[in-house]
Amino acid sequence: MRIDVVTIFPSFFDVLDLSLLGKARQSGLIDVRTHDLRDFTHDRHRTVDDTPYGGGAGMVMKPEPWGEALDAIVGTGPSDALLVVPSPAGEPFTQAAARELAAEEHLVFACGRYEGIDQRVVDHYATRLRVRLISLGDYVLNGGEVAVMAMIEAAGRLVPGVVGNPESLVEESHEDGLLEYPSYTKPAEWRGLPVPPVLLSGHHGRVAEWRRQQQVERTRRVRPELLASPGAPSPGDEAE
Ligand SMILES: O=C(OCc1ccccc1)c1cn[nH]c1
Repeated sequence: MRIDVVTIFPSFFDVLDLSLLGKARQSGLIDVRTHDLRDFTHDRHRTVDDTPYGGGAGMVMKPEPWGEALDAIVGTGPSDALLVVPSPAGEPFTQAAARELAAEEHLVFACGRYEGIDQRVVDHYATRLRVRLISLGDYVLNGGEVAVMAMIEAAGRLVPGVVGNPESLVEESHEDGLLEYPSYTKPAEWRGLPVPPVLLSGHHGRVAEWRRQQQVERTRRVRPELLASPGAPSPGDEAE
């Protein structure tokens, strides 16, 4: 997988060299390249923003630098790349979306700042490649970089070979539509708190049943809407 990120803060993504994704990059599984949007400006001040048509507070990112930056990445014709634009106005980012991104060969992330990117950038590229506006949640960030970091991590760890033990990807929150069960490790008692005895029983069937029940109870308590959604697992479902 190739990932390109266009941002006015390219050094923000240096951290990717350290984390889990660092190994994936070294092994060539994931090739992450950052691009400084200001390198695609031609004025002395390397201007990337201007006042909004129609008035109002804040600034809007100019289309020209974005056009030059994105053309440098995907060319000037049709492309199989997927352009992802983090935005409060986007579709919710879910584990399902992370799986979809993980299946892509080439992801291009456009990090907006200020009030956003001139709409014509999305409109233009939508004529040449797939574009998805994705929201991390119902809150506003100062820019897309934090959202892109989250999306790269969530998708990158699903790329085969990036995570050592693929088994650990299955038993996770949201993988089966439920929140994850509580986890415990040694010691068997800590500050007067015991580990649930069933987990010490060595009875795998009972452990699996207890874990499933914990998932359903926790989901019902914290995220009841996940149980109501179509195709949601019902408490009796076998683990997928
Ligand atoms: O703020 C966000 O993206 C950064 C951004 C993009 C465009 C204009 C301003 C800020 C965001 C919130 N949830 N998901 C993404």
